[in-house]
Amino acid sequence: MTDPGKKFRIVKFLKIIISCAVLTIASLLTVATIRTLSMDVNAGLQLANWEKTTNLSLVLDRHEREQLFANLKDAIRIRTVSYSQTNLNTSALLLFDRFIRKAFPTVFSSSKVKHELVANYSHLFWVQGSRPELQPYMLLAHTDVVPASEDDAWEVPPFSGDEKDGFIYGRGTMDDKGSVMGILAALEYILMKGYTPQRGFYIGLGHDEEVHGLNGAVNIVRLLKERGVKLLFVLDEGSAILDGILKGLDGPAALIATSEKGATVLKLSVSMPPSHASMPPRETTIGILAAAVKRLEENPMKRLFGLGPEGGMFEHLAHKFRFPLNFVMSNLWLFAPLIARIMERNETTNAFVRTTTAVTMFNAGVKENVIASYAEAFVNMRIHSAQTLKEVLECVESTVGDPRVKIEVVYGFDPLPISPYDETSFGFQIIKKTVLDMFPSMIVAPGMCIANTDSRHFKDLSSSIYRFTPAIYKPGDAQRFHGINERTSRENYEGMVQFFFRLFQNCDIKKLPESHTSVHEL
Ligand SMILES: N[C@@H](Cc1ccccc1)C(=O)O
Ligand SMILES: CCCCCC(=O)O
Ligand SMILES: [Zn+2]
Ligand SMILES: [Zn+2]
Repeated sequence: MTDPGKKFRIVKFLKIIISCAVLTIASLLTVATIRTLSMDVNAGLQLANWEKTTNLSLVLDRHEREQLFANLKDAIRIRTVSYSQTNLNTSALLLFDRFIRKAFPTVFSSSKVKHELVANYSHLFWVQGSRPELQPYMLLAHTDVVPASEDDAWEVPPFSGDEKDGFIYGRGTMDDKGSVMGILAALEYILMKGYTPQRGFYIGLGHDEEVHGLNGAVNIVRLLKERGVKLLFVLDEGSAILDGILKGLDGPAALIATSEKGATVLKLSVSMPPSHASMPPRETTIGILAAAVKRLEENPMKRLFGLGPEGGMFEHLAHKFRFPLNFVMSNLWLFAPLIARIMERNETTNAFVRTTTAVTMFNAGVKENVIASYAEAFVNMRIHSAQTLKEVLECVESTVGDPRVKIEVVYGFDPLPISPYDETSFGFQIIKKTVLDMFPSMIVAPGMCIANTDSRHFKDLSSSIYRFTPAIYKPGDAQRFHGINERTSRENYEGMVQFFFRLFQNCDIKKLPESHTSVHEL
């Protein structure tokens, strides 16, 4: 028979617990609501307060427009493929050198432009400004591309540069010949208009970015360091305008990446004496390695969503999400774990959630009737900003958990520092203003590059490194990077040219307007 006094005490205790829980949830939701309503992230600097600059506009006639696209198609047809650091298509790189000299005669003949070849195949341009007291900036792009096999399911052959339904197809259209040709075309046009920039700038075109830029970008940095150059900001590939890719976001968003993930490639290998397939060991090198790789795939790295630049990105975007996502995104402190579980379901947004693990190569075996003496697998990981290379290696070792599997670091580096994006950050604000000049109602937010770029080599020359191209990408486009049917629309490519044509002029202001921020955050 239960003691009535004890029963009363249990009921009373439960009532206290429940009321505390209700109070806690109510207060958390109250804080969250206040934060949502007060997160009035305005367009930032009032555009009316900007110094006036030249307002040259670029209006192309039909012939000029066709020539613009013809040049991009010709660029795509030159197969500047990088296979490895010791295997690049150098004859194609030489062809590309000759091609751009012909395609951009004003750039290469102007007294305002100094051009030099770096490490035989990379290009460094210095565009002299009329006001040498203004600190220069730098634009980066790369001329090399990853391989593309002709027998893939490409709708248009990857190096034909052919057009279909308003898109120019080809390896390099998105990554990164669109930027190379867009920057040079914008410079060609603006020089032809007799424009002299006030703020000087560099253009660096690396020839080995896809194999880590150790000859191209690294030597460009070495030259600039020898010359004592410090850069106001650096702008490279690495992010874009996403339209429909972030579920629940009303409209396109220009994400100017203020950092990029770290990266590492690990070589996992297993060795054992070869033997006859008719008398196999219980576990072969291939079986042991396959099991280890499977464990890595089945145990993704921990969720870190909101602990890196993506936190700032989603909070900046929060007020543009439909309810209840606007409420949720304004309160990542409370809802990050929930958002992470939703975002990890899609491979593009999963890259914002964690350090990613991609098994990209698996080599083993010499003959079908010989037990393989050696098996190796390569694992490509992109390290979330809230994690270090060392922590990732420790995780991998414990997940593999098999002393027979040797783990070697092919290369690796920590996540990059986060560049400033407040209202006094010249680079961020000038890129943002240029986007708003082109797309006045565009949402612009700081973002995170989930891959890696040559710009990481420039961190000693500038603390303001941004990754952004003004291309608009829709669902499915992310998979075209290094994938099949890479393509750019005519609008995206002409937008690239317009963006840089505008940027050259916007950078001519001496300083940003005073910031009258209207961002009220708790
Ligand atoms: N940019 C390419 C190549 C690269 C990989 C890793 C480091 C640097 C460059 C990528 O992100 O895959
Ligand atoms: C997302 C843009 C690509 C980044 C680096 C590269 O693969 O060249
Ligand atoms: Zn690239
Ligand atoms: Zn690439």
